[in-house]
Amino acid sequence: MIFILVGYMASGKSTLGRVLAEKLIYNFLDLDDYIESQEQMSISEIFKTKGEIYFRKAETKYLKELLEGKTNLILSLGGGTPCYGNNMQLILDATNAKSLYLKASIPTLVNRLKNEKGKRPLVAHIKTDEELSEFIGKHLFERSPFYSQANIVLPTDNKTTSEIIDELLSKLF
Ligand SMILES: Nc1ncnc2c1ncn2[C@@H]1O[C@H](COP(=O)(O)OP(=O)(O)OP(=O)(O)O)[C@@H](O)[C@H]1O
Ligand SMILES: O=C(O)C1=C[C@@H](O)[C@@H](O)[C@H](O)C1
Ligand SMILES: [Mg+2]
Repeated sequence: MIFILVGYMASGKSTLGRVLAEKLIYNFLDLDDYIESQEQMSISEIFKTKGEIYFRKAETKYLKELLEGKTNLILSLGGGTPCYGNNMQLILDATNAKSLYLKASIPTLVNRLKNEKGKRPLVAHIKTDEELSEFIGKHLFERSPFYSQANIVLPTDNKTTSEIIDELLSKLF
């Protein structure tokens, strides 16, 4: 089985993915980390030197690579991965895979992202909490229709990682 974690930037995909993999004794892969290692460049550098279109093409290419022939895997995606090209369909069609949407509210995302903007080029330029909140609101309006197609939707506000994992496991098994 492959569990594929989707959700907005800072929704907890990488954090939860690592802990879930430990708990299930599965392998863990993070698509952002995989892109950085394959491209030998940080995501921010890729955006800066090659541009977002290059990044999105690379993202689709590496997503396909990671979905092929793998099992016992937790795969955390980038925040935009399901929302470009045919990626959400690839995720839904992947053999022996279940997708999980970690759904977080705008205030929760603002609180997390305001401290971690540096490594996320799409929000790095945003100055105030109000602007960040407006940006996330508009972005979620565009992106939610993709995230919401996931097999399981899990609201995560005010829950610890271990609470989310317990809830997830009760839904899965
Ligand atoms: N359940 C939680 N409660 C509180 N903080 C959390 C929770 N899950 C994650 N965080 C924190 O939120 C921040 C973002 O988490 P993480 O990097 O896992 O998000 P992500 O979904 O992988 O983001 P991206 O799409 O940008 O890769 C981290 O500082 C992490 O420690
Ligand atoms: O939401 C997005 O579009 C992104 C999220 C990150 O995980 C990275 O994949 C990159 O910064 C783009
Ligand atoms: Mg991540």
